[in-house]
Amino acid sequence: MTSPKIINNDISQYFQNAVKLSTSPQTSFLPQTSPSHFSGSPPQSYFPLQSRRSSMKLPPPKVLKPFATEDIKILLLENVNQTAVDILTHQGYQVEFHKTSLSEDELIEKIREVHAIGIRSKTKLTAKVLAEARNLVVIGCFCIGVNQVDIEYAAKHGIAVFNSPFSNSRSVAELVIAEIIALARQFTDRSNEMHQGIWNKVSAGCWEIRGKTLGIVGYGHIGAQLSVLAESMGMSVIYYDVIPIMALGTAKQVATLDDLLTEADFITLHVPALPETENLIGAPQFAAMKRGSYLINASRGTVVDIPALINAMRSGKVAGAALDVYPNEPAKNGPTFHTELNTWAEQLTSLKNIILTPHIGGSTEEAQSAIGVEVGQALVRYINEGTTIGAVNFPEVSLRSLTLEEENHVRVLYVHSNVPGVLRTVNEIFAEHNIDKQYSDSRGDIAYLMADISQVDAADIRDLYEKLERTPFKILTRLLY
Ligand SMILES: NC(=O)C1=CN([C@@H]2O[C@H](COP(=O)(O)OP(=O)(O)OC[C@H]3O[C@@H](n4cnc5c(N)ncnc54)[C@H](O)[C@@H]3O)[C@@H](O)[C@H]2O)C=CC1
Ligand SMILES: O=C(O)C(=O)COP(=O)(O)O
Repeated sequence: MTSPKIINNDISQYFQNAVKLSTSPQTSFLPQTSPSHFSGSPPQSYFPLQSRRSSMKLPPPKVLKPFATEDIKILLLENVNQTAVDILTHQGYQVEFHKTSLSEDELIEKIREVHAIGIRSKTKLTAKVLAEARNLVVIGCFCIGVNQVDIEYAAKHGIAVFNSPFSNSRSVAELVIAEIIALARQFTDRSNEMHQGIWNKVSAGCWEIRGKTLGIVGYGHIGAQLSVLAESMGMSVIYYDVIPIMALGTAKQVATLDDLLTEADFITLHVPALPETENLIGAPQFAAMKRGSYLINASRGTVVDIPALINAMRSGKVAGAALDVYPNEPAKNGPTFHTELNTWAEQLTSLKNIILTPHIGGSTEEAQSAIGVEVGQALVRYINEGTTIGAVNFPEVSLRSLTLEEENHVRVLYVHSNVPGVLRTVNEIFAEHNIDKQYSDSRGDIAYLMADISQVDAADIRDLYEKLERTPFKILTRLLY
């Protein structure tokens, strides 16, 4: 075997060259091999931050560190949970943490250098922003919704996107249950009056929820949870979804949105932000609703036409509403809701029996810490091992873990266009070495291949990388060694 000293020198030289030589923004990231790894230092020396995290309550994440993780730069925005910060810093990554989202200009400035970014629902990772991300290989959405990210653009540029598909579902469902009762009893208005010293004991227009019909639009993770909770409180549940979904309890799926609107006393929205769900509830839908019904929106702000809601509430058609999400949400806490973008904010806040919350559906300690762990670990697995299980825009591919002992061993992570001839070409490149294991899958136009190759001399790594980079179908090549 080549002496460790020579390998060190070769590798660091190679890494610098690889960065300079790359032409496409997404090819420049090739993890730098840790000199300490090749010089045979004990694994503990790869965790410079570990001792500072001695008070961490979580069990330490699995050791996944085949290269110099301290070279990895991660930008975390929107106050993602401390569990995620702990998991990522524990790996030795350089973590920059911000409590708020950033303006587009600031985001573009910061995203240029980082390998990974963690966001929540506010930060818009558009094609324009992603085009500036020279080194980005992965995006972590520390939330359910991924509508804020151009996931197609990301996939086409070799950037994997992960989210947390259900860690905050229960929190949203519980908030909605609270809102159903609050609206039926008008108790936020009564409470506000008491805060102003006004005693206003009324029963007119106040109802029990037992025996009322809840109409759920979108019977996915949240809608289905809510269905069970609402039935346990004596409500009848109907739901509308674009796909047939098995009913829980005695809930019934209805054929059309109109069927739901005409039958339900309470209507609650749990659909994703899609072109088809934009203004799903507007003037015609309010017209179809029962007089005195209630509307709850904790999905996305684009789903409800707010001026139409204001009209429906003023006319008495809608007796109450709860909104957690808005078409334009402020980037930070403070007196930021009344802006020129939210022209209707003044009218909305002056209505009676309307509950307005600042996008807190998923904001519980339980949900945030679970999301931090889930997405934090997904980022680590992807950065350190290339595993895409749970990715929302990549085929899901995984291989058994790497071990630190496997020298002369390279893990190839190769994102490519899904076209004929790729495997033949790539395996010809691998043929000079030994293919220990290999797995490949595709999703639409994108395909992803993971391969563990052994009997690769350090001097051959650059050659392997460049041959893969020169293939015409390559989107992104990463080598872990
Ligand atoms: N307020 C908050 O803090 C939170 C908001 N959300 C939002 O809630 C949404 C729903 O979350 P999940 O239940 O986890 O999603 P999900 O993906 O499990 O379920 C969504 C359901 O909506 C259905 N759907 C899609 N288009 C539809 C249409 N046009 N009409 C009727 N149904 C349609 C789908 O078939 C699916 O069954 C998320 O996409 C996110 O935007 C999620 C978590 C927290
Ligand atoms: O999970 C989601 O999709 C949410 O809407 C919650 O977003 P947040 O993490 O509170 O910005």
